[in-house]
Amino acid sequence: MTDFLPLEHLVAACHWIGGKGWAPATGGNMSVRQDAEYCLLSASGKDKGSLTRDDFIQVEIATNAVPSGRTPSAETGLHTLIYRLFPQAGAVLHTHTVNSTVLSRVEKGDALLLSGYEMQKTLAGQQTHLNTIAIPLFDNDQDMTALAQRIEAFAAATPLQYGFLLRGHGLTCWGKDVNEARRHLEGLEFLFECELQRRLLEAK
Ligand SMILES: CSC[C@@H](O)[C@@H](O)C(=O)COP(=O)(O)O
Ligand SMILES: [Zn+2]
Repeated sequence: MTDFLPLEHLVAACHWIGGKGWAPATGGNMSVRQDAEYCLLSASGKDKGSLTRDDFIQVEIATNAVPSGRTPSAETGLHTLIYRLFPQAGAVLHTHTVNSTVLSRVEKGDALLLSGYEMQKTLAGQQTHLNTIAIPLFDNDQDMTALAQRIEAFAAATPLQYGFLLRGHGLTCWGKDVNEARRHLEGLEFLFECELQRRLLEAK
């Protein structure tokens, strides 16, 4: 892989995610946009906390085609969907945290609603804790084509922003570049932790 600074940023983000314990036991996947046509996606089945730049595989955004014949993430179709929906998206991060896994099961609706938190302002364009942010929540599916189609159909009616949750699975979020995707990931994870604790305490 030739010099490509965003990939350096993504590798650093993967190590940071690994250090946080947010991609346990090979869970999670990460990608960065190369240009309008291609992205670089993490190889399938690797420990995402110790990836190197050689572990990223070029994938065609429009078709999911892999010129090298290597095997990128099983969840490639969700990354390329985000790049297709949002030409301005520069990086996508998918993590498996305890908070996102548990909260996405406890919440039975089709969105996780967040309001009243100052940290909502970590999300691009948010300027007040008074807004209600809806993070869409989709039932998990091992059929990635079907899952991507379901998310795409939802997005046609309700544009996605920041990220979405897969029930019992984890968070997929993005940003205009790796730094913004990292901020969205860290901000959302903070909000999930707060929301889980709030629900636990208020249930008593
Ligand atoms: C380790 S089980 C989780 C996988 O099924 C999947 O959800 C995941 O996030 C990692 O898959 P991968 O193909 O390595 O990108
Ligand atoms: Zn996953």
